[in-house]
Amino acid sequence: SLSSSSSSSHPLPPGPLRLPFIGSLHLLLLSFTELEPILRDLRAKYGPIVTLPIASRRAIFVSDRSLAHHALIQNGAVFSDRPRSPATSKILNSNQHSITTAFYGPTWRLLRRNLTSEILHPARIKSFSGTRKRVLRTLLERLRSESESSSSTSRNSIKVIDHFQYAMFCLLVFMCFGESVDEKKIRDIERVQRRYLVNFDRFNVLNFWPRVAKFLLYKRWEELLDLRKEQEDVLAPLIRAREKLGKEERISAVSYSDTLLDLEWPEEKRKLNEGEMVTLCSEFLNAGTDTTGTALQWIMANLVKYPEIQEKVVKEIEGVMRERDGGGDNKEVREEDLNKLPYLKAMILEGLRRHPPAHFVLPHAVSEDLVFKDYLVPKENATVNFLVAEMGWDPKVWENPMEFKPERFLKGGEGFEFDITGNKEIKMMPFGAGRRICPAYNLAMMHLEYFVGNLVWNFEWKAPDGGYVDLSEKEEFTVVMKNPLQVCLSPRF
Ligand code: HEM
Repeated sequence: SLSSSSSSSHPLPPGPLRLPFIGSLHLLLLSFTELEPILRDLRAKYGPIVTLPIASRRAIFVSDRSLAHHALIQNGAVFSDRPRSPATSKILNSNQHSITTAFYGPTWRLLRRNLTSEILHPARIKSFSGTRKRVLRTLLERLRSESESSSSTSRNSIKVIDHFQYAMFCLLVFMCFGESVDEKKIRDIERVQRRYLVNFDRFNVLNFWPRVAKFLLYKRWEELLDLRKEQEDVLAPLIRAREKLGKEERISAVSYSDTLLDLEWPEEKRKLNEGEMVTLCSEFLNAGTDTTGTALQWIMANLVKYPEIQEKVVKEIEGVMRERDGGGDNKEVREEDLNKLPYLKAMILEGLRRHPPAHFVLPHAVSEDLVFKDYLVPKENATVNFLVAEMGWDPKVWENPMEFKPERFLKGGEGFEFDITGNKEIKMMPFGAGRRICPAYNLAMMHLEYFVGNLVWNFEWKAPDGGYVDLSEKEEFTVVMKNPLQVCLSPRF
């Protein structure tokens, strides 16, 4: 069903020429999540692979697990490219010199291998365990003090998402620039990175009729260039500070930015320039903060909504604490304990299945025209997109898929011994699948297990009086809770 010969005689995957009520200009401005219900209808009408004309591009959407497996795993060499970036993005991604945006080729390979072999291999991940402990302590303290700062007699209900995001952000800042970055600097970095995400859609408008936009919307273009400059002003000094440290000091506690200082582009045979390093550090911070912070909020929301599940997590941790010889600090779930907590892990997987932070993987492209399931998938002006959330809710795999049930991932459940890479079969893909799979899925799982474990072990999590946990969704950079989680925390110690 896959060949690259005589592709021109095949049609594109089916789909409407136009959507009723929605012109293609409007469509380009719709975010993908707003498209989800439309795509669900189109699937019923046209099948699991459809094309939408979006401006001059054709966006192909794949909503079926086995088709995704066929594309991303069995034909991974062809389906792992990325589309050409629009003009505005090229300013922020150094002309596609970042892992997420690089074409499938030597640049991507170099950058991805650098991240996985220098920062994400198990020994290096372990070297950051002191950092995680420190960030956890700070988070617990902040939650505790905000909970206690109520003037009234009833326990104070607090909003937790900002605390979660900040904690995840600190973790990545320390991994990126070393432990010595102070709080004021972290707030500075956070402010520019946020400005970048918040304005993403506004800058996107500049990509229509770029010449016209440059003239009419020149203020906005200036704003984009100004944002880039601000980002360089904040991040570049941190990279230079690492460079000044000297090799020995850097080797004793390697950070992500250090690894960039030693890289060389394979084709041009030159080192990375400062702008390229800023782009890569920014990508590192962005890729891991909102995704993990959002997942953390969804998971904790389910633990508040279902106290019996929370109780089971606590009981499991209690068992491990009892078995620890010599006792030690019983207030902390240690990283070594995590592999003895299968229910905790199952609960996190269920959180990622039911509420994946990204409802779509990043847009893919094919590296050559090809025929896939009798349809033409073109290389030029086309993107290939995968509906992550739909796949995790497939009733053919998951019984009552909208129910939150961690037991699915335990013995006897339909997700038992689930393989996150999807190499043999894709049952869900919160991290994507194939060659472009999230390179940090192990780190992300570990962060979630460590933080969720400690958060429920240290506090009892409850909805405010008469509270109801509303699990409605809203799209930001990731798919977040429409009504951010509000909780009452009672310390368990
Ligand atoms: C719960 C947390 C996370 C989730 C759900 C998640 C999910 C994803 C998804 C869906 C993709 C797109 C895959 C594709 O396009 O096929 C991706 C790519 C990526 N993620 Fe993550 N991610 C998480 C955490 C992280 C962290 C902590 C980092 C870095 C420290 C990271 C770095 C990246 C990078 C660099 C890519 C681009 C890979 C490439 O294009 O080759 N992610 N992630």
